This record gives sequence, C-alpha cells and structure tokens, in this order.
Amino acid sequence: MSDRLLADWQAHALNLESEINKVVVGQESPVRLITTAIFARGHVLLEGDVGVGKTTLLRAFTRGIGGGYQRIEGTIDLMPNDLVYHTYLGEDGRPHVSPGPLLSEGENLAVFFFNEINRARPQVHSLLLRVMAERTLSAFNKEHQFPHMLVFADRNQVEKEETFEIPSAARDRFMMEIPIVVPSDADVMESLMFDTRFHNVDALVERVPGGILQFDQLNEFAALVQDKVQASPALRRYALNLWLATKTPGQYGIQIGGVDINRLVIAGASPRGMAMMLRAARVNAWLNGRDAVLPEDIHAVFHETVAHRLVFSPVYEMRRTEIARELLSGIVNAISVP
Ligand SMILES: Nc1ncnc2c1ncn2[C@@H]1O[C@H](COP(=O)(O)OP(=O)(O)OP(=O)(O)O)[C@@H](O)[C@H]1O
Repeated sequence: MSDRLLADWQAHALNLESEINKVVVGQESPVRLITTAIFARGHVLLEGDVGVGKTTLLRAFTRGIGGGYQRIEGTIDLMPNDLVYHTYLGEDGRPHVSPGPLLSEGENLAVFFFNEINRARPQVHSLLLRVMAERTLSAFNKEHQFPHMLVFADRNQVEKEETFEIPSAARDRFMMEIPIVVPSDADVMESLMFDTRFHNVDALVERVPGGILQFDQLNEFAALVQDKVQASPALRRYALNLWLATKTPGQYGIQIGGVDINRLVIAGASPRGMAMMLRAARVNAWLNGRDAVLPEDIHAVFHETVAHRLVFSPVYEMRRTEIARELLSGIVNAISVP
C-alpha cells in the first residue's frame, strides 16, 4: 500500500517539476532542490541575483502544491509587527487593523517568501526564526498555527551596505541554501529577452496546472518517505566521515590554495544540519525511484545543505562562497565511497 503511494507521489512530484521547468526556464537544478526541500519539509535560503525569477519560481511552486503564498520585502525600517498586522484609517475615518502577511492566509499558508532578509533588522529575524521553529504565533489573543508553511528567504549578496547578516545560529535553521543565477545558455537568455511569455509573471504562473499536489498532505507524506527510505550501515559510516571532515578537513588531507586549512573552520556542520542533509538525501533517493540512500543522493544535496552552516575564521569569510565550494568538493573527493 505504502509502496503504491510512494510511486504515485513520485510521479506527481516529477510532473510538478516538469510543469515548473516549462515556465521558469534554465533553472532545472534549483527546481530539483526546491522540490527536495518541499518533500523534506525544510526551509530554504535563496542566494541569487536580482530579477532572476525567484518570485516566479516560488509562485509557480505554490500554484502546483496549492495553499497560500505571501511575500514580504526586508527593509531597514521593517518592524516585527509588520509581519503580523497592518493598521490603516478606514473610509469611516476610524483606525482599523488587518492581518499582515503571516496571518492573512490562516492555516493555509504554504509558502512565505522573505525577500532580502538581510535588509531587515535582527528583531525581525528573530520573530521569523521563532515562527519557523514553532510554527505558531500568538497575536490578537489567539494562537495562530502554520502547520504547512515553508519559509524561503533571499539574502541579497550584491549590496552589503546597511544590511544585517543573519547569524550562523539562524542560518542553521534553514535546510538548504540554493543559488539561483542567470542561466548561461544563450538560447535560454535570448528567449527570456524576446519571448513575451516570460514578461508577465501572473500569466506565466497561471500556466502551471493548479493542485498537482496537496499542500496539506505533504507533512504526512514526508514522514512516510523518511520512514521507508533506508540507509545501510556502510552509508551511515560514509555520512559520518563526511561530517567529521567538515570539522577537521586538515586531517583528511584536504588542501585549498591560499588557505591555512588547520585554521579555516571554526565550526563544522551541526547535528541539526547533518540530520537535515540526510532528510534531503532520502527525498532525493525517493525522487529517483529508490528505497535506499546511495552516496550519489548525499552528493546531490551535500553542498546545498552544508555550506551555509560552516563558520570560517574571519580572514576567510570574504572568500566564503569560493572556499566553501572547494572545501566541500575536496571532502567528497577525499572520503572513499562505500
Ligand atoms: N528563468 C526564468 N524563467 C522565466 N522567467 C524569468 C526567468 N528569469 C527571469 N524571468 C522573468 O523576469 C522577470 C522578473 O522575475 P522575478 O520577479 O520572478 O524575479 P526576482 O528574482 O524575484 O526579482 P527580485 O529579486 O527583483 O524580486 C519576470 O517577468 C520573470 O518572468
């Protein structure tokens, strides 16, 4: 019975991916990773340029899974309450209060997109992190629940002025950080420029058939995937070695040009991080029609689930993206595959 369910949902998930890939072009890898996060029930950091289709991508996913979508812009003067309610003067000349983006969809909130999260102040980050962890919020004398919400937060990495970087403890709560960059294929670039289909986000998103999946069944189904996809003892040892290597890469013979490897890492991946990596790897195995995790499932999500959790010595933080890439591929090459 559960095997049938796993196979049916795999077909739906692959159908969702292919419909999304029709409207957001040249982003197959982020689409696969977001699908993985949705089925692993993990929040996502997006690292991307401006105008690369992040909003389109998230709205298209929400249309495919159903449920509500909300977006908020991070600004320096955003206050935590701006996520919870708006006040305005009504036509009757009296003040009114209406629910803000976190509350307006009620329990149906499926995707909450926080654009440019690092422009918002730490008080706003801490409210969001609490909601992400607890999936509840007290407001208007009531406890509000968000059982189906996934948060997608974009960090603007282009401009650094007047930004508040989210601290490592906060980054650790996100399952993945997914880069979204301009597609490099010339044909895709040309169609993004000339094909008017891509110029109207509302019309584009409408092309995704609604309700391919049911957002309010995802938690239950995700638990089934985690339960059914197995990890062999050899795979477990392999994953453990990868984890140890993130803490002391020097002991595994990893070298990176211009970096004193023994001083690079202040903190390797956390237990929460490695648990999230395994959740994502299990989903990747299921998406590929398997009932056991292979090393290639770990490789498919290793960088995106681990890189944002590593804390480097301050001297190396400026080159963080490049060093993390080299370090993690060095680890994958150094640890022998079972
Ligand atoms: N890969 C893509 N496929 C389809 N449309 C795209 C793609 N990249 C950009 N676009 C189009 O570019 C426009 C901007 O996209 P969108 O608003 O989703 O970007 P964004 O990354 O959210 O931007 P911002 O960072 O400014 O919020 C839209 O009209 C969208 O359809």
